[in-house]
Amino acid sequence: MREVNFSIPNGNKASVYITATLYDRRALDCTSTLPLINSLNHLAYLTTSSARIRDILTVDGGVERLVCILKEGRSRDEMHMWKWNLAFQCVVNIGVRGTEPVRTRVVEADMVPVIASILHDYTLVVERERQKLDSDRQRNPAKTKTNGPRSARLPRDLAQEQTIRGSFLEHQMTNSEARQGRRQAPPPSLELAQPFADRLAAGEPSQTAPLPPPPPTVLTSPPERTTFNRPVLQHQNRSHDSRDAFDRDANAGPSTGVPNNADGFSLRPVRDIDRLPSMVPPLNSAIPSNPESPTTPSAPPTQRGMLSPAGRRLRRPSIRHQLSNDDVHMEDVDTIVEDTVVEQEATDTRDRTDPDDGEVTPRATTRDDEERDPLSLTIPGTLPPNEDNVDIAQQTPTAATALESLLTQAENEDGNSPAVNGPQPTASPLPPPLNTYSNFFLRNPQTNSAIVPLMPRDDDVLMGLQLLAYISKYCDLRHYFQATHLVPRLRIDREVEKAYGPAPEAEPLGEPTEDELEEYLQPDDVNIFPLVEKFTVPHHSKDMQSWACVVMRNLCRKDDARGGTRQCANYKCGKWEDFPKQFAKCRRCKRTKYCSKECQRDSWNLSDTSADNGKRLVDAAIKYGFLYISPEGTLFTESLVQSQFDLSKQFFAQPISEKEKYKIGTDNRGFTGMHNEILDPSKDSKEFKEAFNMGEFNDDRMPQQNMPPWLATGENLEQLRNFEEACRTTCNRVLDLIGIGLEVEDGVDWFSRRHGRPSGCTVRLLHYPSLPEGTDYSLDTDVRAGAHSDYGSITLLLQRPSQPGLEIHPPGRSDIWSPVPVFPSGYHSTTFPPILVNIGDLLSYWTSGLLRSTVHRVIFPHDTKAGEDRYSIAYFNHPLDDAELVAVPSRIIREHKESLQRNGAGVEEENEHGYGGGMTSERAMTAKEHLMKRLGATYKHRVER
Ligand SMILES: O=C(O)CCC(=O)C(=O)O
Ligand SMILES: [Fe+2]
Repeated sequence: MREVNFSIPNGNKASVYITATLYDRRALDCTSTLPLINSLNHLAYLTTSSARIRDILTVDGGVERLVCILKEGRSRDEMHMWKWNLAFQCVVNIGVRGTEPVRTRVVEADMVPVIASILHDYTLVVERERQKLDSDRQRNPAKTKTNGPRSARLPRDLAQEQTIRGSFLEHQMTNSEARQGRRQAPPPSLELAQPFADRLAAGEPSQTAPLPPPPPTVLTSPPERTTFNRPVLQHQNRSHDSRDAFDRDANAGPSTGVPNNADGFSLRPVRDIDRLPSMVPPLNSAIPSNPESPTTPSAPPTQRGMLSPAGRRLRRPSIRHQLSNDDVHMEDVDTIVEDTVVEQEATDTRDRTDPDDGEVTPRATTRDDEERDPLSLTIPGTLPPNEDNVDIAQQTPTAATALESLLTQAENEDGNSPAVNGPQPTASPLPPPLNTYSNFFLRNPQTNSAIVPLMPRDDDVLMGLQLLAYISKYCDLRHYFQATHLVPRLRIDREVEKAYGPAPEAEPLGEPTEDELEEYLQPDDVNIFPLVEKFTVPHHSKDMQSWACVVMRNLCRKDDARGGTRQCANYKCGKWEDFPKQFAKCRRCKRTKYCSKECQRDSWNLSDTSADNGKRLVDAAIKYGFLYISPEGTLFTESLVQSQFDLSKQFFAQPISEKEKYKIGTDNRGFTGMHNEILDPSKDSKEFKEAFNMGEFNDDRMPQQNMPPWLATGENLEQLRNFEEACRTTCNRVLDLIGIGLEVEDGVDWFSRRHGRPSGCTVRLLHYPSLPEGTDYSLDTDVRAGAHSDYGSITLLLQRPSQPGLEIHPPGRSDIWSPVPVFPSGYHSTTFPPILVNIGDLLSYWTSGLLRSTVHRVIFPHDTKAGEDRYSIAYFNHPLDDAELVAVPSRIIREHKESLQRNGAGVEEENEHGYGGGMTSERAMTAKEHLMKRLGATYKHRVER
């Protein structure tokens, strides 16, 4: 009997493959996953150890091919995942370790959208997890309250997780030493982990050839987790399009062999003729890094891409996206294989001493490194009208209009922040505990398990940021970072929606259209810098923060090719200086430069939870107790706020008899009518306002008070819930920023952890009617709301565009009032005002008076007696009822208390810090006791019905 006349070749080998001693470009075109993994595994080693291989990969289309593999997206299939990880690692190796021309080629090969997509996906999950956590806290405060500091638990979880997940980093990225000098050992021939091998072997015609035993070390990371399913697409890899036939000759060059090199490295060197223009060293300075060349895949940004039928830019696939088979003439093949045998280089000095490395290696973050913006960006400071007032942006004296003064007080002529009450917290180094807020969303054991496999790994983010740090420093490449797009097949928006439900206030995502899946149809409307900035915050790992900070610093680099000018640090603006040193530098960080005050303000919003922002917020809270935040980065949308005001109008339009059915009780919930409340008992004045207090909803999101049925049902109820959620989550963000700014040692979520249910949180609808003709109103004594400070931790105030009236005492001046405009000068919207945040008594008390609970009031407009009705909505944020007002573990607070004691100061003067005073003893009052005490004072003077 004849034996079967076939045998199984070594299961891991393709006919053309890459090993530790052989590089063959065609191996990357392999369509079979396993052999490709094998080749990529070795390529990961080669790209680490050999500058020549990196060089060659940029001329033979290897980089583009790798990018194509990445753009195909990831699938749940473990092997695909493994392949993706390896390809990613190879590109990162090339970009991080390569020379400037090599890095340029990595950018030109369109790697930036891949990184943007990774960062986008990761932050998407972070955001949803954070929202989930916020609402869990709200629903189940006991859990979040008693579990101790979450942030203290998490690093352990992280450590465990990292041992499982960190192999890529261990392999390549964990320390800069390894990056800069140490050569990794060549990988052993990749063998399959047994389960994969078994699976793969199942159904094979012959099981007789035993698989070799597993190697002692496997340097690449097996897929430690799976990813989401993606449709298998025929044309997902544009490298398989053969539409760029005109480029074939250009690619054929590198495929020819050359004899052994004198340095003992038998790989042929790259000839200049084979290089892309951006790679030719002598020409490099003279030509842009993205020349218009038939051999260059991407044209400069202005011309980049052809127009699609829809008029959008077609992102032309790289010529090197083609299979190398297309590029290589068959007669060359033998020679290529023979001549691309490489021996391991004995030394590669470029790997060890990359002159560029020093420039981008992140330093330990110090306070000086933190970029800070002047307080004037967002903070309605106040200034007595008789004081000189200098506009810092224009450096010219301005009329001391209240509006201007509110925005300019924060910095003096020199741009230095004026002295603040209490110690300047800016002089201290960043404390390590900031990092213990590490990724609390993602490493929370309750993290949606369905989503964990979907999101990029921490390692992917870290590698992406690291690569960006190395490539973003080249100013002529900056447009690639400021105008990029997301790769449709890498995006996980729909999977995230499935796992978490539709995003609040967002339309559910339907099935993707064909256009949405076509990468070349995506507009270049994504700026990578805002994405990166999200990783500068303390709740990401220290490494992520460091690399992200390097990238952000690169944004502010001066461009020598433009005569040493810099770009406005507001990435939405992007304006360049007309001449060096035109834009004023932030006096505090000595680094950031903005073209205008507007840009400074615009670039600050709540989604930026960096230490810098926390510091600025705390500075404002110390000095003014009031600040604006932009609704961007919160759950507030213009329509949500508008509909809440509509409900408010509807409520107050009811006859008084109807409203009085919901009269306020001692629980502080319900309706309070005209002249009923006296906020400033020291004055014999009437208050022309009515209000409706809505306390927090219960676990089923139902009101816990008597409410008009039309308001507490159906869409209106849903709307109230959404509004309340926006308020609560915004407050938690602000509290976290305060935790960051105060460098709280027990986790920066120290304050927000102490908020949840049950609490005294209240949404208050306010109506200040216009005065009827012939009223007995007295301009001198009567007000809409008397002077008071708020009782809780923080208050959010939402106002309507044409309805001003709020006034505050400026710092140290309890004898005068300064108006707080609805829109600060230069604000970007005229219809959707920013949210005003003010510090309440409780937070002032909690921080020993360091944060200022500012006295404020609402007056009738001076210009007209009657004015128009004023509607406003306040959200009074309170801690958990039984949260103890114990000392905040913060060096800044401790120092403040010490300085108070040194100066013999007790409780601050009432008018300086509201009526709550400062906590000077350690006695622990609960939040509820504090609230009752404060409400008691008000109720005492209140006319009870
Ligand atoms: O209506 C306003 O603008 C302020 C209201 C206020 O301060 C309060 O209700 O505590
Ligand atoms: Fe208030």
